[in-house]
Amino acid sequence: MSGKGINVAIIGVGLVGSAVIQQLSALPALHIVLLQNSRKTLLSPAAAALSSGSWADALASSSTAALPLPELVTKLQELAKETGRHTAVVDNTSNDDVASFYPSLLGAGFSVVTPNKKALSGSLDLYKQIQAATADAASGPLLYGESTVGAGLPIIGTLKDLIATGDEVEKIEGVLSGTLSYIFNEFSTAKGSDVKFSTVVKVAKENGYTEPHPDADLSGSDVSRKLTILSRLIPSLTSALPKGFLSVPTASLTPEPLRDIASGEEYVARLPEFDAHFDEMRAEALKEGKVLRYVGVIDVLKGEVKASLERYPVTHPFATSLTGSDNIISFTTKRYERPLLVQGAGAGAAVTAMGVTADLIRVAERRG
Ligand SMILES: NC(=O)C1=CN([C@@H]2O[C@H](COP(=O)(O)OP(=O)(O)OC[C@H]3O[C@@H](n4cnc5c(N)ncnc54)[C@H](OP(=O)(O)O)[C@@H]3O)[C@@H](O)[C@H]2O)C=CC1
Ligand SMILES: N[C@@H](CC=O)C(=O)O
Ligand code: NA
Repeated sequence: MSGKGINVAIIGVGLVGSAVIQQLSALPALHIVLLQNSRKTLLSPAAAALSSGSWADALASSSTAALPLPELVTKLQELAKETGRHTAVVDNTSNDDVASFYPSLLGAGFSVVTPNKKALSGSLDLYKQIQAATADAASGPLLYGESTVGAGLPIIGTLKDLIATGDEVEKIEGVLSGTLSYIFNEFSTAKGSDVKFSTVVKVAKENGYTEPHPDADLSGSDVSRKLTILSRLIPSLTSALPKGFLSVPTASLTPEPLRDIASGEEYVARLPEFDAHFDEMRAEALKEGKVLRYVGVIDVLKGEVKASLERYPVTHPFATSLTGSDNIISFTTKRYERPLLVQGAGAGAAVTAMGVTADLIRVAERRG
């Protein structure tokens, strides 16, 4: 990286945000100028606080309440003027209001880097506003969201490169949820397993693998959002998903009576009532020499996109090669008749932050 670097404003300092701060503290060209969570804002945090981790106490004791987003824009514009540097805003929340504000951030000239799937998988109107605001690729604001799919794994970059170089994508298929990967890698194994579905989900929640409310994972909506984000990058599919992720046929694993439960804790507590149903599905698959895996498919040739629970032979890579929260994504294209495979951890703070930090480096290389 050369030049004067860029200013970085970080909204959301939870699991992923904290790891982003840690990674950025070793990259002096990326100047963190603001930290904000849902309660507080910390302006111009000291470099020592960023590298030692004491920024968290400084933020908690900051006398500045979280800035409303329009005020945040004004503040960042002042800082950009003072420093003469381009600004990138990082959205490490899963908040809809922050996501809906991207057109305003981009409109103010700031680039946006995000692991938050909400904007890119939401309404087509919001998506079009974002596209319009980033149309000037030569000198305008940039938007990168590599970590919205497969955390730091190179999924979006790979898909964009395939398309930009004239390849024709025929099918994308894979295990796209780190949480559901973990759950089925534990629950449905080639050798057979006795563990209860509810127990695996409980352990996954306790270990922080699930979203705070496990329904966000088990409903399949996380996967359909990722499928929407990828589909929107494929020219022949751009008109196929007018309503965003809600238009993707998605199999929910949440039992009907649990669909409206607001508390993640109550959801997990009641899940054992439905263990017999999951036991039966596992046994039926094993009788056929198969395991259960929750997959997403984008079949470009058929124009079909769906998220579903499928059975795979115990010898299939989805059955044999995944452990933990691994994602695996296969791209079948005109050039890659034998699919191009990307595999590795698809969730977790460090690997998600890596995707965010790498995106920020790209912004700094192009606008710093
Ligand atoms: N964890 C993972 O493995 C992966 C996560 N992601 C995505 O990364 C994003 C962050 O995930 P994660 O770090 O796990 O989530 P956390 O729940 O750990 O952190 C969320 C952060 O966002 C803040 N926040 C929420 N609403 C607002 C708001 N309106 N304004 C400012 N700050 C707000 C929270 O602040 P407060 O504490 O005050 O509420 C918190 O600091 C999500 O979109 C997630 O889907 C993507 C890939 C993998
Ligand atoms: N809950 C998500 C986290 C990343 O997007 C997942 O399981 O993949
Ligand atoms: Na990725």
